[in-house]
Amino acid sequence: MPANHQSSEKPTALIALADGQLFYGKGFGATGVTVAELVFNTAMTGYQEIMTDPSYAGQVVTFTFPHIGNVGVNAEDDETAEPVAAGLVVKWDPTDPSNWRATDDLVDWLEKTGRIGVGGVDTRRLTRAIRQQGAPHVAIAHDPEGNFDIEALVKKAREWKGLVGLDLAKDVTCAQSYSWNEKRWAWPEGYSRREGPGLKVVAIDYGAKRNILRCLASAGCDVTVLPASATAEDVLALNPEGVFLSNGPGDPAATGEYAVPMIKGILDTELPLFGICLGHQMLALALGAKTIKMNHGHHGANHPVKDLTTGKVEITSMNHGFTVDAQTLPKGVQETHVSLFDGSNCGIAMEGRPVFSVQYHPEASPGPQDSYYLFERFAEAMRARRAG
Ligand SMILES: NC(=O)CC[C@H](N)C(=O)O
Repeated sequence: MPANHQSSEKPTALIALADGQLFYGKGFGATGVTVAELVFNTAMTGYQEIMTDPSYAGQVVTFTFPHIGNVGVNAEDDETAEPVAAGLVVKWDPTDPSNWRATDDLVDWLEKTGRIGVGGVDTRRLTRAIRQQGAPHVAIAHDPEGNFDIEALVKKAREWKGLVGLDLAKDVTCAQSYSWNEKRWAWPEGYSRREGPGLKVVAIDYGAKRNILRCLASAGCDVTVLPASATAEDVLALNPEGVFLSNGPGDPAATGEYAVPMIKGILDTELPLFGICLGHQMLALALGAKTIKMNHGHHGANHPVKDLTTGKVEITSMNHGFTVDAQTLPKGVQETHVSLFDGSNCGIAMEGRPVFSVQYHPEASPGPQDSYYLFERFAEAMRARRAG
């Protein structure tokens, strides 16, 4: 029995890293094999929002928090219709749910939605491996009989091409355009609808989290969501007062192949433009900057970011494995925010124009709401334009 397995029972799950390292555990949820990039997330809440965040397509998430499962799951907290992350790794068996909002538990939910869970893993050791070698390619397997073809699994992990050069936005975007008019969740009324006509925003869905759309609605926007393949003509035909670029999975450079021409078309107008995460990276690409793959990325809910325009520090929610190379920002584009963990770029703005974006998640879900002001800033820019 490998030293990293924590129980005397026969392991029913295995994580095989491309370099041959093996982590045995106890399988739950769906059975089978999944190949993906392995990342770790340090958030203490929001495992459901993380698993359903479309930006996690192609990634298995190791949770460093020990009580995953403690609030169960419920349909209202889904960031999209079902889990998108390829799998989940935890140290302890999922905690039984204890929450009045829970309608299901994590294990059942993973099984129903076809996602593999691996428990009983030394997640500290695994996290160290992720930090040391950069987010590794892995094959995770769950077999109730505990039969694993180790060589085949390592080979699968080794042969997987990875996220660099991979456009995944096209897989997770909406099939058709739709209107969003739900407001944010608030105690005690839950989700509510916005009343009255608002600011007309077109949001491009590269894998948009629902809470981003809710935050836009809360800030006073009537949001029409368009698929990732929308052209500048499609967007402008709706006569928007502002354009929003969503988060999403995969390599921004690959998605940029079709997104960048659209964004350039919008930049030729005077419209306010706001981007989050993948949207931020693609705005940067459209402005002429470059993006690079990070070692193990940023995935958590307590990342400090400094707003260079005010000197204020915000605690942010993050989920990204690529980053904008600030050295490549052209003249006229300002770096507005930086990560206080590693100095990487966290925000940009065009000088003198209401065009800005951030690498982190002002919509939280999960995480702190320090950066909600960015939605208000976007709305203000549209109101100012209305006022002439
Ligand atoms: N949350 C996101 O939008 C992620 C953006 C991009 N896929 C990255 O990993 O960097």
